[in-house]
Amino acid sequence: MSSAQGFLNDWVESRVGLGSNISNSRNTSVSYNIKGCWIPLTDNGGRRSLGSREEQGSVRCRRDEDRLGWFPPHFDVSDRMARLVASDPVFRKDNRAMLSRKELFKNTLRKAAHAWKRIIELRLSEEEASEMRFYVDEPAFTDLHWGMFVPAIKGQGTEEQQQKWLPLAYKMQIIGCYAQTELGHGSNVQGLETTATFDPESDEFSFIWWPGGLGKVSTHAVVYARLITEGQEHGVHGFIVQLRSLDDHMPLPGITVGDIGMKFGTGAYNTMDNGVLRFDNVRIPRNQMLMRVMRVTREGKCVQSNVPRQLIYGTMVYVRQTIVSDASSALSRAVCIATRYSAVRRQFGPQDGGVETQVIDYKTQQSRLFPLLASAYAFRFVGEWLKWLYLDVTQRLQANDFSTLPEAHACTAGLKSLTTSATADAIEECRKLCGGHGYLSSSGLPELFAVYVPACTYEGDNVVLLLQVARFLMKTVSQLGSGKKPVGTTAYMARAEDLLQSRCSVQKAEDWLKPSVILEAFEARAVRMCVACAQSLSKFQNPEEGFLELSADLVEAAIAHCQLIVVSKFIEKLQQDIPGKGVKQQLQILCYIYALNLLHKHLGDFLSTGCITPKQASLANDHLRSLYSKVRPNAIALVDAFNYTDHFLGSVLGRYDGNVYPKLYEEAWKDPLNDSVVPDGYQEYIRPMLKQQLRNARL
Ligand SMILES: CCCCCCCCCCCCCCCCCCCCCCCC(=O)SCCNC(=O)CCNC(=O)[C@H](O)C(C)(C)COP(=O)(O)OP(=O)(O)OC[C@H]1O[C@@H](n2cnc3c(N)ncnc32)[C@H](O)[C@@H]1OP(=O)(O)O
Ligand SMILES: Cc1cc2nc3c(=O)[nH]c(=O)nc-3n(C[C@H](O)[C@H](O)[C@H](O)COP(=O)(O)OP(=O)(O)OC[C@H]3O[C@@H](n4cnc5c(N)ncnc54)[C@H](O)[C@@H]3O)c2cc1C
Repeated sequence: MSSAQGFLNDWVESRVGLGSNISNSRNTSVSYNIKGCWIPLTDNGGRRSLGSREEQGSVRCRRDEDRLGWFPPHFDVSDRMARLVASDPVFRKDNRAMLSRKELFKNTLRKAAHAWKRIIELRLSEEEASEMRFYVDEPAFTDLHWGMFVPAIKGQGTEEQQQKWLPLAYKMQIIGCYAQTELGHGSNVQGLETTATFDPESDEFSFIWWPGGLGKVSTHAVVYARLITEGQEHGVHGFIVQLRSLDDHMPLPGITVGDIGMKFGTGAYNTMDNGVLRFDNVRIPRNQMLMRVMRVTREGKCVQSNVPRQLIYGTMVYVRQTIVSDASSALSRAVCIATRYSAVRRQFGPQDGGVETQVIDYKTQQSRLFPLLASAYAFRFVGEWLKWLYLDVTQRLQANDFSTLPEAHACTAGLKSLTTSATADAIEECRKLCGGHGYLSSSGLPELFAVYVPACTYEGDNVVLLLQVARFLMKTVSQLGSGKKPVGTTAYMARAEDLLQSRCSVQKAEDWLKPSVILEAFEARAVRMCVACAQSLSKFQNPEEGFLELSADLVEAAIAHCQLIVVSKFIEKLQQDIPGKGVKQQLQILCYIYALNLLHKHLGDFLSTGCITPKQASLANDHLRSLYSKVRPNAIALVDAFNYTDHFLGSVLGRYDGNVYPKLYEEAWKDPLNDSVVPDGYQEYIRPMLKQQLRNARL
């Protein structure tokens, strides 16, 4: 599909091929993809004379390719959608924290319906629609419909099933969710208690089930349940189940469905109707089991296809991959706010009464902020690479090559875990970097945190996912002597013998500026931690018992491996041609900051495995400090390059024009408490108390 073609028609008309469960596949680009441009600016204490980004119209994105040198293909679409959303009154940012749950939810329905209307009217491409969703910035049922329901049918349905269901889903004539988690089981998918029992008499299934899904909107769900036919169990499979009437939206007979109630934070993820669902003898036709992996015949016989059963988990691999890119977006947003505000905010400074120091000039502020800025870029690059990996694995799957599936699973699981944990921590750090004002709702950071933090849990608890990576790594180590060559992200393990012996060559601080030196240190650390775990595991008679006992160390080894992937993809990126004056140099600095800060934070690993000496660690730290000074002059430009509108940022502290204080003051007066000068409750509670004090004083 070309982006010029209509989104709706194209999706409907496109051939529904097996295994093509990446709706964004054609947008995949391994090219550099910063949403924005290189704008060397000096920040003189904050306020710029440019006005807000929305006010600037075409000035805002200053497309001066000769000066800026380089625009990724994605930029145009992203910028256009950002402005479309920012200028549409229906998409205005409500003060979500102030809305009741019902208002909040209805607003989301209104925005989602309007987005869909605009998508059709403007004949937006898939890429454009996806960007629009991003800038609308409100978790909604549509995320699950497009992000999980549709991919589940594409990945796990037969060609016939796809032809039946996908046109309905693409036109949103049915709305679906992904109903897998139960009250008692989430991580343990094989332990799901929902059963789907085949009844050959009537050619139907029956269910008993308790999900996390969509409580108020979905008409359909892909429900995961253990298949039972002829009294035998055949593992967990997906089933398309209609939940509500397409006429009046009432639940169908045997179905009890509702919302699970308020979640963390005010506003935040409460725009989403996570739901509870109970089936009481609900019957669905046999052909509504997604049968690409296994087919159930009319007689109730199970016929396994040549596709590995892990494909049932395929939707999760797809979504985990998208979550990595989303991590970069959430992190860059928080960093943009904290960086701009740090340039505006002044505290302490010269004793001679001169102007106070911008807090961004404090080394402590830089040492907390700039590694987060570097991480935002690092996650963007690793996210792009992961998209490529996913595209590659789906193409292979179509050709019945399943060889790279385990690596794709390990990479998506591990990087989802690493990037979401780091991003959640980083958003909170950005709040602290903004001092007291960071705690105000109007800073945008509290809600960003509340919306973001469940990413550490959904789509696989982060620790559970790292344990999956650890299993993969232990398998790889155990095969080292067998002649099976590790490939892809574990290729470095083929050099395990060398890496176990290697000595870091750094003698002076600048030696840490060699990518090969950094890579080798990270590879050596990962190999040594993995091999140490494998050796400890081998002492256990029962490997599963050993795995449980050593799980904390295994998680550390998995983290080391995932950090190596991010560092190596950043370095690879820099080996490509990157046009634009000074861009590559700045990215190089960020790459070193990312790597050396990790080294500093995980010094225990590097020292205890003997990968580096304490002297080399100290040189790395010296060098890291000097790199902060090199980022400082371009820090504002580096966050402006994300090209976020003030509408999207939703933060008084992160305003493009730096006009923070007057706007904070203005914002305060919008609070409902300030509607009246004397508060409600004065007569009832405050006045009697004051009078009592007065009486006591007179006594
Ligand atoms: C308002 C605007 C409107 C605009 C409208 C339109 C816009 C349209 C634009 C498009 C937008 C798109 C949006 C996308 C956004 C998406 C947002 C999504 C939000 C997410 C919400 C959250 C959803 C959920 O949480 S769903 C539930 C997720 N659940 C989990 O993740 C459960 C976690 N548990 C597991 O994954 C497994 O159970 C596991 C792996 C932990 C253990 O499984 P099991 O017990 O079977 O494992 P093992 O025995 O350990 O493994 C067996 C074997 O299988 C291998 N394996 C495991 N998993 C996988 C896998 N996924 N893939 C491949 N292989 C796997 C494992 O390695 C083992 O292999 P061996 O070789 O045998 O060792
Ligand atoms: C906002 C949100 C949206 C969601 N949306 C959906 C949805 O659309 N569809 C859907 O089906 N589900 C959804 N979920 C559910 C989500 O996928 C699960 O909550 C998630 O997979 C974690 O599973 P759990 O709740 O069973 O956690 P648990 O597995 O119970 O985890 C609890 C603790 O136990 C630890 N733990 C668990 N197993 C192990 C182990 N083997 N070894 C070591 N430690 C372990 C974990 O690390 C964690 O600390 C959503 C959840 C949230 C929060």
